[in-house]
Amino acid sequence: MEITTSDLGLVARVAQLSKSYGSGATEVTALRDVSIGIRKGEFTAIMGPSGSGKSTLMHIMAGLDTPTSGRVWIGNTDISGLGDTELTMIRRRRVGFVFQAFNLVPTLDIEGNILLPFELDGRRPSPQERAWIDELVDSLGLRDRLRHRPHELSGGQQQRVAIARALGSRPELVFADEPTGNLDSRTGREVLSLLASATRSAGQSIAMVTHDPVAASYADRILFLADGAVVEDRGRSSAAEISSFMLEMEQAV
Ligand SMILES: Nc1ncnc2c1ncn2[C@@H]1O[C@H](COP(=O)(O)OP(=O)(O)OP(=O)(O)O)[C@@H](O)[C@H]1O
Repeated sequence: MEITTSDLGLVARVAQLSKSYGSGATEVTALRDVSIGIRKGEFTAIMGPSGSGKSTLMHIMAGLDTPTSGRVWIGNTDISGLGDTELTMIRRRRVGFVFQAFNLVPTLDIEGNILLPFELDGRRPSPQERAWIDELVDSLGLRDRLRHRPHELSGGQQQRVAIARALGSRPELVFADEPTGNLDSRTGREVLSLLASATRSAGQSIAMVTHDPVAASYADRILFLADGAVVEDRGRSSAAEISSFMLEMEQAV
């Protein structure tokens, strides 16, 4: 009998994953033979120099890009062989996203954007989900912006809407690409605390790409990529420890 992803305490995993773009002289290898799992209820930071493969890894784990070789599971489902319709369904039900380009719908107001995952799933939030969304709206300072359109908000506010939308339906797994990149440091810290508490109180798993050692210090686990491979997998660390490891890595290149 095959051991499943959940038997391993994981919500997603990749095995012997490789990804190349282009071919011949222009071929770029973005990932080489990566095998990792995202643990249930953990806040994982993915770090590494520019071009090391962080976004590619996140996109493939989220089913937004396909691997050149290797296997990918979301929950116990091997998504490597799924068609578009099945993949969309799995993403919609189980995964949330916070991207740098916020992907908000310009014609919907902020509340409509936050509730979009429910709309797409053809249902309304339960009373418990409503209470959680209210908590998110308040802690992200969006209460007086619910009737506004995205273009009426600052970049940082739009980022917070994207975060509320990603966490609102409490998906098992949330992927975040530099979620604090556009925020001032106070709001950034609030968002990171919110992400960390979503893993503790709601048992959600979060995988966050970041360049910022302070942001990564909120994570339970930090994966470092270099040249398409995982070169370090460490537990909770201080911003100073993370910075000094990043420096060592740069000097080793
Ligand atoms: N669509 C694409 N076509 C060709 N090459 C690509 C494509 N996407 C990524 N790459 C290449 O794959 C490598 C890994 O890119 P990726 O975006 O995953 O890195 P990253 O670690 O997220 O970088 P950054 O920190 O700068 O965002 C890079 O060399 C990049 O140029």
